Amino acid sequence: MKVTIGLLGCGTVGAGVVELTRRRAGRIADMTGVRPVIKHILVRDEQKPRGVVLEGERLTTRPEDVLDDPEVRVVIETIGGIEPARTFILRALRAGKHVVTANKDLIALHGEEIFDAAEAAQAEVFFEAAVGGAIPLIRPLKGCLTSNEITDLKGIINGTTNYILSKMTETGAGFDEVLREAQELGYAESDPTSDVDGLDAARKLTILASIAFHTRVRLDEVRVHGIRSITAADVAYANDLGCVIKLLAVGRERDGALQLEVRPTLVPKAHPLASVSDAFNALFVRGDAAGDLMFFGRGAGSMPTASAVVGDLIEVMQHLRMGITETRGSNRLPKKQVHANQGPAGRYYIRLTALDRPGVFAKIAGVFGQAGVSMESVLQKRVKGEDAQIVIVTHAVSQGELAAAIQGLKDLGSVPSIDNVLPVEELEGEGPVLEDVMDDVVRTHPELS
Ligand SMILES: NC(=O)C1=CN([C@@H]2O[C@H](COP(=O)(O)OP(=O)(O)OC[C@H]3O[C@@H](n4cnc5c(N)ncnc54)[C@H](OP(=O)(O)O)[C@@H]3O)[C@@H](O)[C@H]2O)C=CC1
Ligand SMILES: N[C@@H](CC=O)C(=O)O
Ligand code: NA
Repeated sequence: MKVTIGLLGCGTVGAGVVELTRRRAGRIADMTGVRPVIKHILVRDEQKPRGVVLEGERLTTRPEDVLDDPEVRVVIETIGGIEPARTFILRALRAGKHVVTANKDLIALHGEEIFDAAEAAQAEVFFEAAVGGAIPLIRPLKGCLTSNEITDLKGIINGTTNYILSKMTETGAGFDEVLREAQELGYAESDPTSDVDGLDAARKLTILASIAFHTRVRLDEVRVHGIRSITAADVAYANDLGCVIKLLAVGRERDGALQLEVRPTLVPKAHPLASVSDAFNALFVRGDAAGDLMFFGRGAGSMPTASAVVGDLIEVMQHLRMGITETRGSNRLPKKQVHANQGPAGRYYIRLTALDRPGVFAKIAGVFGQAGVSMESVLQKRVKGEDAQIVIVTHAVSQGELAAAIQGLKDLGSVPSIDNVLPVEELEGEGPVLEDVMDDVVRTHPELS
């Protein structure tokens, strides 16, 4: 027996899906009793060279060839963007076809509509590739970890910005220079807006948070800051402070309310997320029963993304064989409150330009004191013209205290600009350090000392 598949799109991901489905067809048949056969592939331009040599698959530019073919049981969408992908997926679902997609934009923005359509048609929608590419994230959160109350998600879920920040750290180059180089090498898209402005990570966080926190999160509930404001000076100061700068996507649940944020953050070099370099992705998850978990791997690329898509396809085929349908959206779950403007208390890095005159630093210290903000460290190394560049790291402060300190600095005539304000990630709670574990071992087994 075979299962006929229609593929929408044959670009980076689609070509990988054709290749991997073909490579694994025998094993899939052994596992599921049915053989996957890709019959049609929808593209825009049939003459364009493809990243895979097509064999029995038929290229078409007519969506109806795929969507109206009753033989097609599963539609794999790798077109990307909102339209026409949304219309095609809804049409496929309404015709009772199961859908596998890699499209995070669509799931983040129109997930509710898509899961409603799937439920109405008793069809399935799988989207493991949409977040973290090859890294299994959606299925572990929906399945293996559902017995937990997840309290924290924290991750690097955009490869382009991680590549740019890693190169800035390695080479000391500025953002524009590294972005140009990343575009020339094909790491960053010609329009890198949604990556560098944090939107891609925000869309992925919307999906992860909806699943992990058992609710439906809207994209506009995520506070988003991109990496365009990060300069070579910030990267160098971060290094002086024992940190690297990473674009972190953070979701927390505290007392039934969520905090959701994508933000460049100073991460101590000893933190597990600090060593996630280049285009790699990683996600830290904390559950009340499982404890702390880290997922790491390739978040993009033809075969890594195909790995997740074909994994989903195999699950759909297993369900077809068993005669079951899982409709697993978050639509029926209660809506949780999201605190739009209240991040947690934490340490902050503040880089500012101040007039290099006697008494100015005392005034700055006075502003911090009045706002109730205690300073943990101060650097004044690099000088811009006649002005001084000062970097202050605060002790843990509330958002209100931070805002008061920033306003106080703005009101001072002697601080021409506040150049960047970034959170500083804590090391506590990310797991025991080796020295502590060794101390414990020696305490319990003195004979080993
Ligand atoms: N690239 C990656 O590493 C990752 C991508 N994703 C997601 O996977 C999806 C696909 O990405 P990717 O493969 O990189 O995209 P590409 O741009 O490489 O491929 C898109 C494909 O869709 C086809 N297509 C586009 N518009 C239409 C249309 N209107 N009608 C018919 N066909 C169309 C294109 O046809 P033609 O070739 O003729 O132009 C092309 O084959 C996106 O949702 C993306 O976010 C997720 C994780 C990682
Ligand atoms: N643009 C994305 C690709 C995968 O979703 C990224 O840079 O991570
Ligand atoms: Na994934």
